[in-house]
Amino acid sequence: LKVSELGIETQYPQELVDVLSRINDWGLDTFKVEELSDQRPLTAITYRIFQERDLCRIYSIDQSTLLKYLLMLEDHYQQVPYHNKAHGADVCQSMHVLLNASALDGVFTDLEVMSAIFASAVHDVDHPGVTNQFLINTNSDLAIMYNDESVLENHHLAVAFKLLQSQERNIFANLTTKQMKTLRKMVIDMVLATDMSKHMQLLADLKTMVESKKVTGNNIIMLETYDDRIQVLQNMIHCADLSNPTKPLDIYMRWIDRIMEEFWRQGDKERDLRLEISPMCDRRVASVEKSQIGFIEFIVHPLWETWADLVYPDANNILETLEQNRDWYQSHIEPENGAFSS
Ligand SMILES: COc1ccc(/C=N/OCC(=O)N2C[C@@H](C)O[C@@H](C)C2)cc1OC1CCCC1
Ligand SMILES: [Zn+2]
Repeated sequence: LKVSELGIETQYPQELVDVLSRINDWGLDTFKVEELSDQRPLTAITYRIFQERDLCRIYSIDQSTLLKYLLMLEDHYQQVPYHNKAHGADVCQSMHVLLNASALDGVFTDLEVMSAIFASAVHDVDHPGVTNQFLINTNSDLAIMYNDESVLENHHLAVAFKLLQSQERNIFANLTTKQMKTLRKMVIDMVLATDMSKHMQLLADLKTMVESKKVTGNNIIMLETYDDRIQVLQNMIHCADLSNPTKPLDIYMRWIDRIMEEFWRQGDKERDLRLEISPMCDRRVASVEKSQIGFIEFIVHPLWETWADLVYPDANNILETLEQNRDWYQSHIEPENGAFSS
């Protein structure tokens, strides 16, 4: 990559080129990209992935149109502690790496790949830093708009597609009507799958698929129907969304700091509103390490263990890091709050 191909202005062009050289690696430091891109991690990373996959040539996407869309998309991520543009960038880059699993070699079309990258980049745009349940409990405009069903996820999609409507930002202007219809359906299906309330159903379906997995001669997964194909992409974006505990420990810890601050600010709002404070949202009775152990045991490890089965052995290192991080937290449980630990 040359400095002139970064797409964004920065005082540290060469350092940014160096960090972005790890675009295909699981341990890319999104926080470093955030610092070196002058707070443009989503544009820098997504633009780099479009280049890496040659998507502008394949779909006749004008590069300045792509940059205009990405900068506008990035500006529509809110300045909340966790669900901000750095998280969007991180999920996009994680998705990019998961798509490269050799068990999926040649499985997805260019359109499906572009849909997955786009869905990841937009999947939390305009997130207000509170949960669906909070929006419902406070009778928010968003909950009214979406009748309490996947409120945030519907909103992220509406904002993402609205931003495409101006001619100077429509990156899909040169897709055929049929291609646009297919892309829009897949992006909707993927972003709606990031609603945590769909987790158990998604995982159950993935387990069923793994049990009946059909592979070709060289261990490549066969996906014949749209339902099978979208199910794998939905689990992939869900894995990318819940990938923090699978990253190098120092990076994982920084994501924990951000999600806890976001949950605690929600708890502060609930306290002020005299609402019951949501689980893990009360900064006065926090047990950060215990919450993460529970999150890994009950949600993240079951998901990643099943994903690792599906793409065996391509995700073994990721699963290994997850288990090392879990063991580290197990052995570093903080003492109970108060003078004496039991
Ligand atoms: C690094 O840690 C995390 C990274 C990401 C997330 C994802 N949150 O987004 C969905 C959401 O908003 N949730 C999650 C769900 C468990 O509960 C829902 C009521 C709300 C949660 C993390 O840790 C949580 C869980 C344990 C301690 C804080
Ligand atoms: Zn997310």
